[in-house]
Amino acid sequence: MAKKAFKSESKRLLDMMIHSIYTHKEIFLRELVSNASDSIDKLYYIALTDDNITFNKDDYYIRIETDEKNRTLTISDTGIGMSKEELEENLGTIAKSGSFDFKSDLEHEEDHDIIGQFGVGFYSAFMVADKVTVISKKYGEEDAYKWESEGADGYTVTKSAKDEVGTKIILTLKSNADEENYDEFLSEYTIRRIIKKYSDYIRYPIKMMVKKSRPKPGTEGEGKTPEYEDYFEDETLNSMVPIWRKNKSELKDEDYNNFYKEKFFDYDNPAAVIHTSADGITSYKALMFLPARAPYDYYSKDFEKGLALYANGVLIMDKCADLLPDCFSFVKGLVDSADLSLNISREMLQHDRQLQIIAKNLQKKIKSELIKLMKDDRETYEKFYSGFGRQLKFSVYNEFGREKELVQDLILFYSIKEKKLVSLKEYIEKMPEDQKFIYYACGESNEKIEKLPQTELVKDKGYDILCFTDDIDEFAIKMLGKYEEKEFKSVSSGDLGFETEAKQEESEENKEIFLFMKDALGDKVKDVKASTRLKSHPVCITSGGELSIEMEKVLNSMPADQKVKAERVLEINVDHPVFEKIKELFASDKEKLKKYADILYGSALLIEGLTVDDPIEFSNNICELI
Ligand SMILES: Nc1ncnc2c1ncn2[C@@H]1O[C@H](COP(=O)(O)OP(=O)(O)OP(=O)(O)O)[C@@H](O)[C@H]1O
Repeated sequence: MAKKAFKSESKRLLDMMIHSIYTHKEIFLRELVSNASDSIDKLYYIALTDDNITFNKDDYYIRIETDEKNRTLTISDTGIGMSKEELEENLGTIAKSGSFDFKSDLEHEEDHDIIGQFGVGFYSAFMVADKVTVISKKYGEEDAYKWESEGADGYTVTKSAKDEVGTKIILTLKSNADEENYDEFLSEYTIRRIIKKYSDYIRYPIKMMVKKSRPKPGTEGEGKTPEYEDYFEDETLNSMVPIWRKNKSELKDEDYNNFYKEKFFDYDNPAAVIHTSADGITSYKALMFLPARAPYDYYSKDFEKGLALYANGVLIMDKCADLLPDCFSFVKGLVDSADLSLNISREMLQHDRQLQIIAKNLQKKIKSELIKLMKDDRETYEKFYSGFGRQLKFSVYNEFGREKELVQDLILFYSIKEKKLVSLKEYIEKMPEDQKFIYYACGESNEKIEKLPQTELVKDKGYDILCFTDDIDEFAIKMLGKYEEKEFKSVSSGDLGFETEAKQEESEENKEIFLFMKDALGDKVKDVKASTRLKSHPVCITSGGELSIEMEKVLNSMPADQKVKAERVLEINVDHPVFEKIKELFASDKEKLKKYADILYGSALLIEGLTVDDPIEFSNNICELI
């Protein structure tokens, strides 16, 4: 029988498994048991939804067998099985090519990362076995087939014999090596331990014949020393109670963490766990996790949000997107409800009232848990926020602010006064009584913003300023409009919203000077005027219209045919010695003043993090003056 080659991606994953130095090889058993359980789910589901089939619950189980002599470990299930085509399709091709793309990007990283982060599935068997045989009979079909492979050089599929529907996977374990003892996977003790650790909640019995000891009949009794004999008994190794159905009091942090890491392929513990239930018109149990950091594909289009959905313990959907709003797309978890019909289709689910109620409740719960985390464990919240803050801010803005109510209390910005991240609520609570607006300034980094000339006067008033360093920040805040009736105001906006001390009078002469400078600068600026906000700096740029300079930067960094331009106003500090010079030149050397205007405008642009339009002219002008 000629061998068939694995698809190239599969071959690479397989190679990785075969040569894996991953220390937790035992997870192969979790993966195979989980596949077995999924396959029984599929058959169980057919049975539940088809009146023509009667089933006996005892017929659904997973069995583990060991054979020390032949060094084989067998995992069989009474699930739906695989046809010949499915054996080829499912085991010859890696399903999750997405995870594999990631691996190719990080080719040099240790395999720890990929194995820890993804469910590597069936191929993980090759971490411990040098030969894998799969014998399967599909539900509704006559024939059984055998898939066999000794590694990356290919596999065969041949006709085989099997009475019952289901799948049997036989692993021929690798020989022991210096540091690896594969024999341990034949030991009852190890198998028990691995099953308890990873697969305790699997809802079908995982059975194994275990060796027990009992006194020989007739050897017991007074004055006798009992003799013992070995016997075998079928035992169910797992408790079968899903963790979300257990009482919170029965569960330790470790239980939640283990479950999370195994089910959602993370190698960090979650930042928070939300285990909640409701009884009444709608009843459900939900177990949700807030990851501590963003998965690699979180900000890519490949990321799929959603919670697993169970109807009374039966998995009906792996990722039900309708259960999570976009703003909380990072939440992982599951919902189990007795009120959902098993027959429900994806399309029907969208309109299911029960599901909508559950989704609404969960939204509220996630929000309140996040607020609690922010208050009670700020360090963890900020760690979480460093991964998902962007998403939260984006959600304020996205879809015309549809989800802004849900997220506005969760976003944080760096405060110039507090020198740390603060929420909008915390900002407002510390506002002096006379402060009417929430002030913010945009820039590349907090440090750069703190040095911006535009912040001087606001700081002087004793008002705090929030630093907007993310592209999305100002857009989000524009969408929000107000927070608790307080409007947002940029320190660069034309009107700062408070009375400023009367600066040198706007004399006719000054007006003439500014007009001259404006003409000299041409269409670069909309206006040149005396500043009310500058104290020690000579100049700054502010925006005249709705579009701020920061927004201009962001929009122009995106691919588009048309570039936008914010209206620029050059503000001049009339109390600065520079202005004396300007006046002098206006009277004596207007040509020179034109050059000064250009230099001042250029400096203001540079402070703002923009580039000067003509760097050569700018530099020439400076050199000439020097
Ligand atoms: N015991 C089994 N019975 C029936 N089908 C199976 C069994 N084991 C594997 N399969 C099929 O092979 C496919 C590939 O399995 P594999 O474990 O590689 O990926 P997966 O289960 O889809 O993903 P993951 O393990 O990450 O959840 C499965 O989706 C399933 O269709």
